[in-house]
Amino acid sequence: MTDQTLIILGASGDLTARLLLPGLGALLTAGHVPGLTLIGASVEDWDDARWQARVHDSFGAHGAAAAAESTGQKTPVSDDTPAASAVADRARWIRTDVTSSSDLRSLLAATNGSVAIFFALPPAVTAKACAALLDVDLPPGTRLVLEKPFGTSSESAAELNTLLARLAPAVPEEQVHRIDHFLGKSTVLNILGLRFANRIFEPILDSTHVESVDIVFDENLALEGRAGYYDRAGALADMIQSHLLQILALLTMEAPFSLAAAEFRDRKADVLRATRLWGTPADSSLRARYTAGGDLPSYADEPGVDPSRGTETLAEIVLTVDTWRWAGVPFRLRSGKAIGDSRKEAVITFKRPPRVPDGLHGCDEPDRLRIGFGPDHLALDFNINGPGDPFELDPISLEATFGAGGLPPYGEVLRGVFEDDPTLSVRADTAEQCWRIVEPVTSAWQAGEVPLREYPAGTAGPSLFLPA
Ligand SMILES: O=P(O)(O)OC[C@H]1O[C@@H](O)[C@H](O)[C@@H](O)[C@@H]1O
Repeated sequence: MTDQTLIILGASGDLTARLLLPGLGALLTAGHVPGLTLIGASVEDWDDARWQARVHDSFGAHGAAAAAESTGQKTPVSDDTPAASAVADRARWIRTDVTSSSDLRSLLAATNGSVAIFFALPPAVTAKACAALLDVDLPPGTRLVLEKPFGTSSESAAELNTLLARLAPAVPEEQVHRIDHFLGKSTVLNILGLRFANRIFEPILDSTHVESVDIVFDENLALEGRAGYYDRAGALADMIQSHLLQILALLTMEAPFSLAAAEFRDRKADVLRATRLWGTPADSSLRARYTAGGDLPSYADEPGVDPSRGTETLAEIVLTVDTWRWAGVPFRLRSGKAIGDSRKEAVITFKRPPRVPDGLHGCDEPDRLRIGFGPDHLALDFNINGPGDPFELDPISLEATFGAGGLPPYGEVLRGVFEDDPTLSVRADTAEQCWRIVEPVTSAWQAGEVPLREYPAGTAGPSLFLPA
């Protein structure tokens, strides 16, 4: 295996410490990329020692989480593993203006083996850093790793993609990894096995049998000090335009011939191209923002928030996937922060049976397949002749709960980067399509056509489709 160097641009930030490094620590612990050289870069005047301490801490955070999960202990140990520790001990800090070609050139001169550059930066700075790379001789095989959001509209995503395309031939599209960590979640990837590795569900996943599909990601978490990013993004861009559309693609795509990158990403792109808003933004979208509730202040009072921006912390949209298989089935996507009951699942609700024989009576619930995204969980709800009166129907649920996958989501997507496999990364055209899908909604919201509603933190929040 060739030597590899990972350069993190924007390495002093929150994303690096909270998600990227713990994922990398897990990957190293699992025996991948031995001998990795890790370089942190940003304008901060840090030194190697300070960066190494940050890396050790974040690798330890992974060890702590893993230990807590396997032993069930409440006070986890915080220790990184020997494989991760060795990388942390050698990690280097190089002070860099990421928008300066000459700084980037010096940075690349310090690398060893094949190089991956992770842009842990806000979208505008990522675009400037990519532009600065045009004047740098990138070593062949260089991979660029971009964090969401990819642009802020289909237009800016297309501009960014055009810029990235100019970095070919050193960096062809297959070496551009647009990260969506939901594609590294074992529960999300399990949709593939659930649909395509058995005969039970796939034949009935179509508009003949399915009434509606809900993809819901409601979190207890509130802003958590992320105003700098979140107040410009909001729930629609932060969760729906990105993560939930990827889930929709996996739920609706046709069976790929193989999971090779080209095949898998083509099938996803097919359905996303066919996806559009169901009706008008006024009746197919909802936006709301939390007010004070429990221990949480109102979103508008959080430090760093500009209340006049009217950023939503809860968004819903209803989509149609306009293909032969799915036309007529509403796909309802929802995500909110500071919601009382956390709920992270896709629910496929089936149509009623065409006819229930006279004499069977009682329960009239529709059948549902529920796919949980954390904790990992699967449930099939349906009606049978339950206990007691044999002609009285009862709902039952077949349930399975399984442990999380071997690697945390960031570890899984980083594995794809180091193994030069873009299967789990978002292709350029798909990134643009995902903006195209939500654009009628963002335009209507900007034009004030859909009111910004409010909900107290810790409550269920309003909904177009969930029971009140
Ligand atoms: O459940 P996970 O893996 O932490 O993902 C949810 C998070 O995903 C991130 O991409 C969003 O920016 C966050 O707002 C969100 O909380």
